[in-house]
Amino acid sequence: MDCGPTCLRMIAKYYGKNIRLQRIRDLSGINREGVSMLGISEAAEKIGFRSQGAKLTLNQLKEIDLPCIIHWNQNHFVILYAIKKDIYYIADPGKGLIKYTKNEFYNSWISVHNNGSSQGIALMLSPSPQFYEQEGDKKEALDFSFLLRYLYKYKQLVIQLFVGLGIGSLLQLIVPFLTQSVVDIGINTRNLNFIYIILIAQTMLFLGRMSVDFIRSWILLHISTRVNISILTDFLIKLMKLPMSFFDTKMTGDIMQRMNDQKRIESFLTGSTLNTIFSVFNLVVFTFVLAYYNVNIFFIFLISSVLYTLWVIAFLKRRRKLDFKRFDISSKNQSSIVQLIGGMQEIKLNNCERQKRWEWEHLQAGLFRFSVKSLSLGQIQQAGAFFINEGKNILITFLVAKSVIDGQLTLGGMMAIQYIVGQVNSPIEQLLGFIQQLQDAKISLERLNEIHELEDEEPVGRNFLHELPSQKGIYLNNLHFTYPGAGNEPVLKGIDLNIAEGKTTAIVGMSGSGKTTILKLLLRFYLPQKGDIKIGATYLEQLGFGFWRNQCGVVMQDGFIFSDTIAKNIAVADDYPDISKLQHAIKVANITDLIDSLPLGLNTKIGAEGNGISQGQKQRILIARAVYKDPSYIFFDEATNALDANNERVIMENLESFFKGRTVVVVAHRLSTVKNADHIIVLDKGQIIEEGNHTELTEQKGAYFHLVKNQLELGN
Ligand SMILES: Nc1ncnc2c1ncn2[C@@H]1O[C@H](COP(=O)(O)OP(=O)(O)OP(=O)(O)O)[C@@H](O)[C@H]1O
Repeated sequence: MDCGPTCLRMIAKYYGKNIRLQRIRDLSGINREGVSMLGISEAAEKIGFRSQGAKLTLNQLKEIDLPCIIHWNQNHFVILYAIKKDIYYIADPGKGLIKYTKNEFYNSWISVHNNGSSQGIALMLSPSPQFYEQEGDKKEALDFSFLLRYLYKYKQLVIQLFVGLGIGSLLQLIVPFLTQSVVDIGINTRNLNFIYIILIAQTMLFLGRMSVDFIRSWILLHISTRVNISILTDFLIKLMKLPMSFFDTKMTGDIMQRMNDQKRIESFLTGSTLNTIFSVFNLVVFTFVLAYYNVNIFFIFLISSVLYTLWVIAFLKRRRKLDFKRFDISSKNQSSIVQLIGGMQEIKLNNCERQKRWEWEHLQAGLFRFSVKSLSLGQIQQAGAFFINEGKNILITFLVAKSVIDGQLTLGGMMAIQYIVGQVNSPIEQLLGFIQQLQDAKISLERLNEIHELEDEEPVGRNFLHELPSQKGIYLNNLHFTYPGAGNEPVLKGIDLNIAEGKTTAIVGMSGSGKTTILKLLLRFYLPQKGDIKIGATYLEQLGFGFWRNQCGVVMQDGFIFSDTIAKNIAVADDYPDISKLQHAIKVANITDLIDSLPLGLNTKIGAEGNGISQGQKQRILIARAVYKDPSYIFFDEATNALDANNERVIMENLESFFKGRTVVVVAHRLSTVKNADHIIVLDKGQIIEEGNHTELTEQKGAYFHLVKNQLELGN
């Protein structure tokens, strides 16, 4: 999904500038489906490239300056960076550097056949002076100081851990000397009592180490769980501060996978890290003890350890690439499961169980292919590591045995060396796991950081007003808006509108004319590209986001019912709902009958894990939620369209008195909802084409009249 922006980032890097992926994603107007060639070219121009997209034949492609971005298999973007003797050199964001023969390249690139010539799509990019003038972004490095900040709170415990480590290692250090004395003194002098004493000492040592280990595990569990919860909480806090447009571009699976990935940071913290730190400490100490016993063996050990580490490091880049692939497939997998469960009704209605299951299976096949690649990479790495390690062991055994035969070493010395080699082997093996876990944790941190780096809806440091002006009418002035995403058509084109204070304004218009979009801009889910919105004399953007939304009671078309009691669904923001406000809201929204009919009344659970409710009931609960808030501004988007005529009449009557003195905007198709509005505007293709009240507009016999004609004839 990120292939387009990644290609552009790679090309910017090629010309010497580091540009953050997120910046390119934002500039290219990425959405859930990814990004288009137009989006990449727009982003490229914004960062200072001259760009030209073209359909080219293979021969024409050889003439242009490389690198360029090309459309691949009609679903992917890659970089073509060289063509030599009919070999095409590709940098694929998903697979790395790959060479293709002319035929292979042709099959993946060519997408159009035009007047007998076959063409593919390429985006040529050359840096303009503006590209070099601007500053690149700082590297997206998220170092472990991020984790250290979380650990700092537990510094006492961390110190205790390190003390434990020291004691454990010291205890362990004594063991080889005890072993040697058993053989060299105890056995040689046939002194069984000495051996008893040494064995008792050894048992005490083991008991001591075991206790230290146990305590260490408890401390670790304590620290890691808390750190883990803090990291996830911070992630959620951040997520909730992000603008709505972020959720337009991210798939649910992507966000879920980022949170799942967090487990890797936890297991890094709890699992191998501290153990490895301890082991490396042991490793260093024992290596010196080894040097004390035998310098040759020490050097063999040293060289093989360096080799081993280099071998492990050599695989890190490929592991990283595979991990990004894994993330991509796993998040798609998550999204697909969420969709399958959420869309079960439509799946059954359209008998598309098989298609949907196949789509899911297709993803599983992708996951399997990934697992195969990942396993084989892991095995190659393991095999090499095994050879280096075992080769070293065999060589050391040979040398030690030879030294004993030659009389240079006692039998006890040999046993001590074998013990030490055994002791240092395990940290070396742990190192492999550690380096990998470190890399995993780092990648996961980077992914969390990608979110942490995004700008909040309400950035800290900017001062917002937390008070409404005395004049509270809303003024939309020459408002223009296009949804983020390349190639999107403008939705609002120069809207001028006065929403009078304390009055009801209705917006009507054909489906897709931009009615909901006006509400979304009023709620500041998006920023208009041109024009402004004012509340009295204050620009809307000067008001705090939270403060402003607090003043608004909103029912959107896709309002959400939480899996909770009816009372908590109405008073969502209150820990303890106010009973009198609750009763008022229930009365206005006409849900008294429904609540009375339920055995648990207001405490009945509804939503995903509770009682099912009808669309009309859902709308009434959403209206009650807006009423409970007792707001100054009310925005209703088709809030009563699922209600029966009776219910609607009662609610509209109730709302009429509730609306008094409040500034109300209702979007509706139903005449019954809009006809009493003080002001009605008719929207068509993002422009206001008529405005007035019901009588004026019906007399005009224009667009409004035609929109509601059928309902008028029916005498509604
Ligand atoms: N998140 C989005 N990204 C891109 N385009 C969008 C998005 N949301 C809406 N649009 C487009 O904006 C246009 C206006 O949508 P809007 O929801 O404002 O229409 P509407 O008048 O409220 O329609 P309806 O009466 O059907 O609810 C539509 O063409 C729609 O496709």
